[in-house]
Amino acid sequence: MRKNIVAGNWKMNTTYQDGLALVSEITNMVQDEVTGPNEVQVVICPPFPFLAAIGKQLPASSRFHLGAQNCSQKESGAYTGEVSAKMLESVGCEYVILGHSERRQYFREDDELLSQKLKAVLAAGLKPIFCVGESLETREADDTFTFIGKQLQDGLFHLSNEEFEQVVIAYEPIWAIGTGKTATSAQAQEVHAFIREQIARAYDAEAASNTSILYGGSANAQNARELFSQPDVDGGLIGGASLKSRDFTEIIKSF
Ligand SMILES: O=C[C@H](O)COP(=O)(O)O
Repeated sequence: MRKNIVAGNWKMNTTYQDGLALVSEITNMVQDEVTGPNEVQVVICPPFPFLAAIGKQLPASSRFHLGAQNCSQKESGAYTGEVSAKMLESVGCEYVILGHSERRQYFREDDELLSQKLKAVLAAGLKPIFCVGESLETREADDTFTFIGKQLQDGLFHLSNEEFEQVVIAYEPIWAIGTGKTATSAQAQEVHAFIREQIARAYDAEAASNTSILYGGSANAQNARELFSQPDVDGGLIGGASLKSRDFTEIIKSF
């Protein structure tokens, strides 16, 4: 079912101690300030080594959830340095970010690998937050829709209807990530509507209307309200601003 979600992707930031302090500030502020029938789900995605401890610090409420930033496509075994979906599940993770542009770009994750990772995540009962998004070059060449359509088709739409029900999509224009250059709310809405249309074609109208589609790319306390007011924007995947408790809380309050 479609939910409003604000997910904080800490990327490779914070130490263990700083991470614990940050999550404690966030949970206190959110509990104090976000009252009433606010349906926003908050997903905290810290680095792997802090997952278990941060998971324990999340209040036992249905609002807070733990997420990982990546996971192996392999189930278990001799894969030095890898972390499996089952391991993530065993420390309390519910979500896993997959296909982030930084993974695609710096670690050469392609559609084939991402398809395997998706299967592994779903098999462990976790929910993927599957990222798509175009480069500046692609946008300037007017190829945004073709490019994103292909990312969805090749990377995601091989899933069965039942598998797809677990998926959250994040639209993250690469040119907006960490640049301070946010997509306008109209640009975000246009792509989100396109993604929803593609889901309806690949699955059906119900799947399209039930899928949460998050925006990511320099979202902050100032622009979140405008972005989240768009009919097809169901929340955000927040990088830089998720490392500041006040900013992250304000983003959560922007619904
Ligand atoms: O996963 C988060 C996105 O890459 C956005 O990062 P940012 O908010 O720092 O631009």
